[in-house]
This record gives sequence, C-alpha cells and structure tokens, in this order.
Amino acid sequence: KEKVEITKEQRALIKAILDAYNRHQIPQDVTKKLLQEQYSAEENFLLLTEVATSQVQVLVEFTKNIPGFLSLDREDQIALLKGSAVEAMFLRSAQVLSKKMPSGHIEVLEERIRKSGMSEEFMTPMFNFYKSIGELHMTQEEQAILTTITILTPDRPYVKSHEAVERLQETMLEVLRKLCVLQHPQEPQYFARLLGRLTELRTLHHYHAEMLTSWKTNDHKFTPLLCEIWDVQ
Ligand SMILES: Cc1cccc(C)c1Nc1c(-c2c(F)cccc2F)nc2cccc(C)n12
Repeated sequence: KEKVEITKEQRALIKAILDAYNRHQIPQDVTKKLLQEQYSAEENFLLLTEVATSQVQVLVEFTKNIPGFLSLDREDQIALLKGSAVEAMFLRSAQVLSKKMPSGHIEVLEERIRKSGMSEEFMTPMFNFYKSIGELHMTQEEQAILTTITILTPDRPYVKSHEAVERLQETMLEVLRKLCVLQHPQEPQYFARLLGRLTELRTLHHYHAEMLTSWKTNDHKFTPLLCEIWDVQ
C-alpha cells in the first residue's frame, strides 16, 4: 500500500489556490438578480450574459493567484486564459449549480438557462456535465485544483513555452493525485474520474463555440469582455 504524504510545499500550494478560489466569487447582487427579474428569453439571456461576464472577471483574478502563473510569458498567460476560460467557467458553474446555492435557486438558474434561446443539442450535454460533476462530490480543494489544472493546459492555441506550462500543470496534477488518494481512500479510481471530466470539458468547449456563433447569428448582444475572451466580433 503506497504511503501518500502531502509535503509542506504542496500544502502551501493547496492553501494559496483554495484561498484564491474562495476569495473570488460571483458578486451576490448578480446571483440575487437571477431570482428577481422576470422570465422572458431576452431577460434570461441578458442575466446569463451578466453572470458569464462576472465569471470571466472572477476567473482572471483567480488565475493571477495561481503560483507561478504570473512568471509565465505574458502572451502565454493570455493564451491560457482565452483557451481555458469556458472550461473553467463550466467547472465553476457546475459547482455553483450542483451544491453552493440554496435549493430553490438552482431550479431558477436551470429554468433561465433552459429558456435563454440556447439550442437543445447544447443543453443536454451541458446538464449531463453538471449532473456528473455533482455526483463526484468534490471537496473545495479538489474543485480549485482541478480548475487550476484546466487553466494550465499546455496545448492551448498560441502557447509558446509549452514546457513551462507543462511543468506547472504536472505539479498540480501530483497534488490532486495525492488529495484524491487521501480524501477518497475507498475510491482508488477517483483521480482518474476527475481527469475524465477534463475530457468531457473539451467537448463542451466545442459546443460552446458553436453556441456563440448561433447566438451571434440571432443578433444576441455580448459584453466587450466576453467578445474579447472568445474573439467574437
Ligand atoms: C452564465 C451561464 C451559465 C450557464 C449556461 C450559460 C449559457 C451561461 N451563459 C453563458 C456562457 C456560459 C457560461 F458563462 C458558463 C458555462 C456555460 C456557458 F455556456 N457563455 C456565454 C457566452 C455568451 C453569453 C452567455 C449568456 N454565456
């Protein structure tokens, strides 16, 4: 039986990432609006756009606190953010939807998503993903480290220093592997299951790009930040 031990440095890493993950949350006024405003498709889309924009802001702040991220080449930092944003946002919204909010709020948010003019073919895989994340019952640390691993994916478009990003990601993967062994001793495959979610995220990334195009075609308005992060004109 392998004796797994988290080193002092790894514990500091987990603490830094968890603090950043918890410090940067979507402002209450944005989530409160989700409960107040009326239910037209336009209103729902407008609200989800506001939530998406604030999720990008939260993501940028969180990413800046990932140890080692700011030492990467500046252009690579941008390439990693643009390449991982929607995947990190899927993880964040999955965690919000699967437990964080009081029960009544989840149905409301789900209802707004269903009635936001999004195509059915995108809806099913998205809600399946939310369900599969909820079933994992990840701890806060696991959620924060898994999001960090997603952000530090070396093979995003336009990343130049592939090795530098890979080194950072490998450090995080080792920390997550140990956390899974220690926190889910009865589930030896738990770490593999978490990594399997990252594969599912890539598929959703693809669907999301198509959804952006179809929203754009139907003349939906985005905020400047969403246009910038996803290169939408
Ligand atoms: C906030 C939200 C929560 C759940 C589902 C959806 C559709 C949204 N909203 C958007 C998302 C998005 C996201 F923010 C997180 C997860 C998956 C996503 F599709 N992406 C975009 C891009 C342009 C406009 C919006 C409204 N939008």
